[in-house]
Amino acid sequence: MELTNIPHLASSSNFFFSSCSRCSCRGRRTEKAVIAVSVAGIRCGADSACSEITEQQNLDSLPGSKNSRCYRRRDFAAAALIPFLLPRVDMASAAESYDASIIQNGARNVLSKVKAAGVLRLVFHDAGTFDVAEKSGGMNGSIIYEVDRPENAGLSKSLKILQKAKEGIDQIQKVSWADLIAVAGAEAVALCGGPEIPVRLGRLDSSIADPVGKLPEETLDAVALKTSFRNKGFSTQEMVVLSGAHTIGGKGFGNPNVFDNSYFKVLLEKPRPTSSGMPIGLPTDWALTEDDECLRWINIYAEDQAKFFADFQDAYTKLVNSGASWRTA
Ligand code: HEM
Ligand SMILES: O=C1O[C@H]([C@@H](O)CO)C(O)=C1O
Repeated sequence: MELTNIPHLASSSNFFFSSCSRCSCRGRRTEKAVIAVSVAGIRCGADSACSEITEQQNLDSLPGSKNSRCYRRRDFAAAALIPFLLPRVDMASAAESYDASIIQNGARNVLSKVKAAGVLRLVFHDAGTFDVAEKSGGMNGSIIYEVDRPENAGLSKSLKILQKAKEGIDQIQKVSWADLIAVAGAEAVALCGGPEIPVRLGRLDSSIADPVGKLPEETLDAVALKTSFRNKGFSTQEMVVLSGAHTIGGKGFGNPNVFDNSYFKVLLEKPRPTSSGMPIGLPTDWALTEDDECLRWINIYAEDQAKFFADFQDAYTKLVNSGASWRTA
């Protein structure tokens, strides 16, 4: 199931929800309030003998009111969120999109442009441990066990930000760390003006840390960087476009809160630019410019932001699906 762009779910002042899959109760918005309904596919309280709501009963006894046993409190809370659903939900299955929107809303509620860079870096530090040959690591939420590692310095802040979102989401629907981090990273990119990236959901969390030493050191040259990313299943082009994530945050590539192709434009500046006497970026950023194949892609993305966005979306999707184990039920 993917988040895709489709017309907003709440298209009018009256929200008609499909009937509950068990007791065919229906509910609708009135001037007084949103009456809690269970979105199609989410079963009513299995423990409650749903009372069939018949036509002649007045509004007070419709689903969600105190004397209706048809809907659980959590549906009421969740249904109250429905009018604020973001437009990017998959209508294919209301029950599933209901989950997706809750995760998206939860992530958005804790994010800001200033927090975006740390959250996007968190994505790479969770997913970037993937090793194709060893079939180990990847987008599995194991970062929560690895945040004290030296290469993850500074990321506990971003994890705490998402912990707040997770507490709220888990009240309604359990979300894995892997899914939440993948969605939050996409929201961070969109919030800073980058592409809106649909994120598949259903990743399972690892219960242990990933092997150490899987993230590329900032001292690597282009050849070593290519090897590091090839071991994760990424091409040189994908490595270059993903490195464009450094366009946001404190590395000095243009506006730290704007996701654009300034990273590539700065890499083409001669001589290497500095800001307040300090060189901009990391050795690995500049190592890319020493390699002809990488330089070709840097030129393409410096020229064409739309292509940068499209290729970043594809590579980000590959990154957050790397090594993931998926929920089957
Ligand atoms: C190519 C290999 C890479 C290396 C060696 C590398 C290394 C680093 C280092 C050392 C920092 C500074 C961390 C700090 O502020 O203490 C950083 C920041 C960052 N990295 Fe990377 N990175 C790489 C690729 C990536 C990728 C693939 C992504 C995301 C898809 C990413 C996202 C970020 C972001 C958003 C920041 C800014 C964080 C902030 O300012 O809070 N990096 N990176
Ligand atoms: O922020 C990072 O630090 C490590 C490495 O550069 C230092 O250990 C890495 O790969 C990052 O993305």
